[in-house]
Amino acid sequence: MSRVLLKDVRPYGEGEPVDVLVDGEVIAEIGADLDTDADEIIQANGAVALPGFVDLHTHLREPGREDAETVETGSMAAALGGYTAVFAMANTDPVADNAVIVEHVWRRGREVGLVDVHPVGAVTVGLKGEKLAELGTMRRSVAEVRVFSDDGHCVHDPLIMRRALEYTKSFGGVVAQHAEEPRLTAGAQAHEGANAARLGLAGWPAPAEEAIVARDCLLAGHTGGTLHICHVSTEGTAEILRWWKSREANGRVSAEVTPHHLLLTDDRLATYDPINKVNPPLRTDADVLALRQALADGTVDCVATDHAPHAAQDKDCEWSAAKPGMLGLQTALGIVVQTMVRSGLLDWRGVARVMSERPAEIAGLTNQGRLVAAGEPANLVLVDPDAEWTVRAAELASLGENSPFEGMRLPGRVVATLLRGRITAHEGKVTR
Ligand SMILES: NC(=O)N[C@@H](CC(=O)O)C(=O)O
Ligand SMILES: [Zn+2]
Ligand SMILES: [Zn+2]
Repeated sequence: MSRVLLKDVRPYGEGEPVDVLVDGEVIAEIGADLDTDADEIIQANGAVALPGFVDLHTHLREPGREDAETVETGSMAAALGGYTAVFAMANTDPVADNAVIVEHVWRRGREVGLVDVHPVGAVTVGLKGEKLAELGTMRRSVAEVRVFSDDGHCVHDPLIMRRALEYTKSFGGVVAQHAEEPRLTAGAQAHEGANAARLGLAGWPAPAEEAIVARDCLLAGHTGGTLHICHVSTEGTAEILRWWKSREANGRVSAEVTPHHLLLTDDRLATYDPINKVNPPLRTDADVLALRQALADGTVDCVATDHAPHAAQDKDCEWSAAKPGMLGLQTALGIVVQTMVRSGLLDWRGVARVMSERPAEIAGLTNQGRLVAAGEPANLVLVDPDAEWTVRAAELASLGENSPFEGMRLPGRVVATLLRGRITAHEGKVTR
């Protein structure tokens, strides 16, 4: 068993720097000037130590679109971004709607070994929204699937949604909903507002999201099932969640917000560059501010990247032909530091909560999102809070290069990531 000494770290950015000794897979000791014969030493120079990040919403594109991303390249991006666990969405080709596919993704994740890859199972066969997939079989598979989602598509039929909530309840599963009423978004290209109107782009109205969120909160309450709302994008959705949580404070409804919805607005449409095309679309300033507030006060539980790599030919084309989605894994922390920490809305305990602890709890992971303390699993990220870096999509580990943050300077650099005591990333390089 190897021993790793992390010198001069500040757990949660609090207090004087201390040393953290990792022995095998656990944190053995935390104290001043630990003097040991460690196999590896990381000089952290006062970096903030947090539990490794957990991403509830990642698209790894394997199987089917290995030209956009693979389990391997996505795992590299995750480790470099500070993640120790990711949930791989089911909208692959073939769709992850059965035990064979989820076990394949799970095994590839283990073989690569840089991050725990948890496959998400589809709710309905082929993501078609017509009949439930074999949820129980995926649950009982080696992959032990617990989170189910038709992401990319909304489970729009209320009866199917009800059955999914009822059925997953029987084994402690979660239904993660991509909230988009399809009748209101047929042909939609961008947030329905002045900017889309000026450019002649068909609008994606806020109530298409909000109506489904309200409906599904009511269904979760009625069935006792567990609901997670993917990529919350509007102020109205935050208000509905706030109302629901004040009424039914039982933790059966949770929600995530993406980094891009915390920072970018539909002002970006002016360039007509499909790099900014994403689903749900970039909204308004008022939405962005409301989402930051909702994340700070716990109305929105966590940050999830919705990392959605695409091949160049699917992005370098006219707006309406381009696929929606943006890279997220390596830029998430920087955006959260910029929008939430520098603005004073979250401290580092708060960052640990929204990027690690809550997502781990929502997905039922017991070995992630734990305290930075002796005896705990050594899933850790070290962050230099002051170091800034410039985003260069071509230099990110993902195969796709569709980052809307190209050229931006972001604060908060990942110094190192440790998965069960093993260094998976250090100084911008994957280690294995
Ligand atoms: N977010 C996106 O714009 N795209 C996602 C699907 C999704 O998350 O809905 C994708 O798979 O590319
Ligand atoms: Zn989605
Ligand atoms: Zn997605």
